[in-house]
Amino acid sequence: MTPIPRQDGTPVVALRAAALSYGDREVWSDLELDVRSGEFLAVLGPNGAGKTSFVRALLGRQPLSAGTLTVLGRPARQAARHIGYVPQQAALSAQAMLRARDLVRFGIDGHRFGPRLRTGGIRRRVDEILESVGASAYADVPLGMLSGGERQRVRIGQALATDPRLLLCDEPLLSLDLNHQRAVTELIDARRRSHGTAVVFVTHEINPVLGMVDRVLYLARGGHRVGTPDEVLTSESLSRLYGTRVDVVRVGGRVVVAGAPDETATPPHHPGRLDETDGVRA
Ligand SMILES: Nc1ncnc2c1ncn2[C@@H]1O[C@H](COP(=O)(O)OP(=O)(O)OP(=O)(O)O)[C@@H](O)[C@H]1O
Repeated sequence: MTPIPRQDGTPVVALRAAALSYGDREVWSDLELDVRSGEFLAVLGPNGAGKTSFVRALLGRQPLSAGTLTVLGRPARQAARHIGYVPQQAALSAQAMLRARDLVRFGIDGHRFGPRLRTGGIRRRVDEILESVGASAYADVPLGMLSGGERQRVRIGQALATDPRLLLCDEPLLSLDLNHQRAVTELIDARRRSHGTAVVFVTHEINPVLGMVDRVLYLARGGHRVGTPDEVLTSESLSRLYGTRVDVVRVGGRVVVAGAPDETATPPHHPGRLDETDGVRA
């Protein structure tokens, strides 16, 4: 596959009049959006607004019902090798016995079209990646014995293993304490600054990433807004989006949203979601 130059002017992600439906249920529509190299886009919105569906579309796993979506100028499926993905809480059971270095290695040679490296080369590359995410100290420890934050570093290492142009993160901070949230977000931010990686970051909690976010895509049933945090996260903008009065206030540099059907500045309880830290040291 032809390498893609970092700064060739092609948006990393381009959506035009894009819509996504499941049967008769339209989740979002009329989405016009370019995400550029090095840009940090936060995707916000209440439960069921279509954030994960947006990520699935970018991964080429969910077709649009209307419009177009390209990643690096080609259909998303054909760009898979250039996308790193940090999924929502993955079930740990199947991976508990794997070592951190095994997971990162899968990130390198799990791609059918990836460059073939000899064993020594792979080992060196795995070591480099673990070092870059600050996980060298537990390279040989089974994932089941790591804390939630340590595991998340390893998962980010796995996602970065192929030096992706686009890093998709689906709620990577869930169940992490504040220190680990900070460490994980700083890691992602450093990467996009050093390598020009575009970041699409789905989150219920904007505050840990507020200082890094260039633009917000705010999805809500019935519409969406795209803009800088200052443009989108205002009482007027969210009240219009939700069709009901919503108050947005800044308190000590934090955004607090009150009155939205599901406030995004406060992480909600996800009763049906598998939490990988259940029963495991977090
Ligand atoms: N495979 C599917 N088939 C049918 N409906 C689906 C499917 N996946 C998601 N949905 C529905 O589409 C809507 C958007 O779901 P999605 O998971 O994208 O929302 P979300 O914003 O990520 O929600 P949450 O914050 O709760 O994770 C929901 O109403 C959901 O029930």
